[in-house]
Amino acid sequence: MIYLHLSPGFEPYGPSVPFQAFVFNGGEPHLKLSGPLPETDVLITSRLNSFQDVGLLLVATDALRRAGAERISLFVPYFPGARQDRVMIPGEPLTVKVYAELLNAQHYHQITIFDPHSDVTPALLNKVQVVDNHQFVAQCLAQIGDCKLIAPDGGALKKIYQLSEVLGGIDVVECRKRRDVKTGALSGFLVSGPDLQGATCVIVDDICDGGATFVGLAEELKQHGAGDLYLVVSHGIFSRGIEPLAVPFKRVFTTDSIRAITHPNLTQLSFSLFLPHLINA
Ligand SMILES: O=P(O)(O)OC[C@H]1O[C@H](OP(=O)(O)OP(=O)(O)O)[C@H](O)[C@@H]1O
Repeated sequence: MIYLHLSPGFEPYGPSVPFQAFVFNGGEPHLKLSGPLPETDVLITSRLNSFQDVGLLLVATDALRRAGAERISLFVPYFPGARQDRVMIPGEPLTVKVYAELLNAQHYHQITIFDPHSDVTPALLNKVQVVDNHQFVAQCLAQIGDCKLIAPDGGALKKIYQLSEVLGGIDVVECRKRRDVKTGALSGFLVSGPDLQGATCVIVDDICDGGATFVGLAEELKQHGAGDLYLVVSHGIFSRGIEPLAVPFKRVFTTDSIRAITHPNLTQLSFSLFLPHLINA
């Protein structure tokens, strides 16, 4: 197998296809393979954070097929649109389906994703392989020590109980988001489960975007007597930066599935660490 790394951060994995990528003045992504393909079995790795990224992936896939690639697999750690996995308000799109259909149409041999937001993403993708967050969270907990796992909402429950079992039965605290029925806006949290008095609490979730979910939940956990708080999220968008999270959380852990970022209160693990098994996929 040979790799085509469309984004930085994947490089340590075997021989890769050299190419030049650039964007035309009008904004259209373009790519040119730098020579003949030495193998017909290719794994493309790419972050898909923008339409530009998706466009580059599609033209790269076409270039590979024209160069003779027979089996093309894809690893996209963060799946775009995964949170828009249901139509909550009439008039909204089902965004995750739009992206899934786009990728299915490329007939990849396999699509591998890391810790998707819900079961909807893998359900929509043909030939999908899901890398769960177990190894990532285990590495974070090794730095934290004894703790309780906090599930921030109902959607996270199934995943967090699986995680707890894999990690030897760590206590789980179930929380639920309260949302305004009309607007869908977050209005608070319900916390239920074991006594939190002085306990180190680790909120585990897939994505941190603006962080309001976690800052709000941290306040609620403190009101229940929680001790040190940590946040562990697979995909760190951090659209409002790390600062708002640095107040309630002793430390934030994430991967570089979205981008590399440095901050004194942040520990970022490379998602590449969780990929070696893919080489033989
Ligand atoms: O950092 P924030 O901006 O607060 O967003 C983070 C939250 O957003 C996502 O859930 P979302 O609320 O979209 O999912 P759900 O409605 O399916 O629970 C994600 O799983 C986090 O819980």
